[in-house]
Amino acid sequence: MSFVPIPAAVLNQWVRILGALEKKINRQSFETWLKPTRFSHVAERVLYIRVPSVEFQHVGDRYADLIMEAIDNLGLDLDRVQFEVPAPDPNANRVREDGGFGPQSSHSLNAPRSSRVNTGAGVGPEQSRFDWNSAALLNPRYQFDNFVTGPGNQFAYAAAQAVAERPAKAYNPLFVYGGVGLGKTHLMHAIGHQAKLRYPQYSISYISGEKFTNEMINMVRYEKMSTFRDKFRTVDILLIDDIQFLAGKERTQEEFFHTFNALHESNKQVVIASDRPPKELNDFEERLRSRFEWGLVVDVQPPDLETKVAILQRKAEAEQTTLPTDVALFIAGNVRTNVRELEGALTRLIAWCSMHGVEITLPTAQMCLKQFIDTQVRKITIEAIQRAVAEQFGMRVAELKQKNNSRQIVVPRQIAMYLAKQMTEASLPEIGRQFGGKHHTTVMHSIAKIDEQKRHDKDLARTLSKLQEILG
Ligand SMILES: Nc1ncnc2c1ncn2[C@@H]1O[C@H](COP(=O)(O)OP(=O)(O)OP(=O)(O)O)[C@@H](O)[C@H]1O
Repeated sequence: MSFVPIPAAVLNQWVRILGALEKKINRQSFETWLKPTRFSHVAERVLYIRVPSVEFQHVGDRYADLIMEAIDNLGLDLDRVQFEVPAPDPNANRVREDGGFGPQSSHSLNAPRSSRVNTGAGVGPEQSRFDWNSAALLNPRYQFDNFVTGPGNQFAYAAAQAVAERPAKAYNPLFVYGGVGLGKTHLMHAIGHQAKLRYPQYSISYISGEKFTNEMINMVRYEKMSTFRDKFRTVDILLIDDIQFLAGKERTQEEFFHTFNALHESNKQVVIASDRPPKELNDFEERLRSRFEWGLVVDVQPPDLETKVAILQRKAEAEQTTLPTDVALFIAGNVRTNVRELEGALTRLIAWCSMHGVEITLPTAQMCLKQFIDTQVRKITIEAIQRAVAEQFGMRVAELKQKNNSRQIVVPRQIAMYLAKQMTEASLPEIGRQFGGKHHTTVMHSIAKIDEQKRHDKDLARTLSKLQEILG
């Protein structure tokens, strides 16, 4: 058997990308999610990366922006990165490539954040070039029975359960909204799991607003709109997450409008999640906004202290760890609202204690989480940055978000975007969204521009440090 060695330069591409990512994300996430990945091969300017198990299916999605950024910064000759997930257990519940569950598809693909970073398995070049496969495995961790309820989410939970039990009969559509990391995605996946148990023959599709948009753009490009339409208009349950991403995207909204009508008219269930209520979905057509209110609109509020403690205890149990109540109270009292951050604090504590071979106690928690909690306290938001920049330049925050490209507006906006990237953990698409729906490439360009300019423009450098000081 002949052995063809992989050229070092090719192998190194992923090593170099990992090197860049390591500097941008926290150590624990890097060690957990990226370090176990392996270079597979390169074909037609697509870099194929192997991940060890299906739990890694979201890696491509989660780090898409950073990976793209690294590819661009390193000047690598690649169009895309494709993550290969090993074939899952054929009996496991999963969503089919065409939107349904079941054994028809040999492998399931994750919904990529962008058309350039994709997670999947066994995808031929023809398929991957179109990048149309949006179906995602529902996350097995997001179930109703591990969703902790409290006053802030009880109603949303009950509504989600009703929809899973009686799709298209209880509330249609179900519109769930709320702040970051409060469990909207968890509830959507739970609906998918529960409905599948009750109605095994149903085809269920989960997709993010961003992915819906990207797929549509690709399908238009490749003149495959009928495939796109068939795919979404023939499911029994459509779960669409982060609908706010469609703001200002007229063509996508038009398409979604028809998808919605087709499903609703044929008595199929639609569930929508958003970071704000329908009325506040600016840059949305009125006919869509009003349809979102046809069924039931429920919000998810931040958890109170007791719910936070219960969430922590439940997560600790799942990790087979004992969490003393005083430690749970300490974490719950210091991590403000976001459940994702609550989980992050606990994961960090468990990892730290197991690494140092010590018990979880209040003093260890205080020591180990000190930095984490300090960062929480100092957490800077994009809104705060926008306010500071607007004040500095004597303008209104709304002007930073307008589609006005005069120099008086463009420069402050670029500065605010630059600071948002430096001082928050927001992704490029998220920054774009908060600046009136700008495309992530516009954000990337703005950041690069300020980064470049500040090197030789002393006034700009001074303004930046002043703003950083005000905000920091
Ligand atoms: N009530 C809850 N009980 C248990 N876990 C929860 C609860 N709420 C949120 N979580 C967990 O917190 C994490 C973040 O939740 P999720 O991704 O569903 O939030 P989200 O509202 O969709 O956030 P985003 O707006 O950022 O998309 C998940 O791991 C989820 O399992």
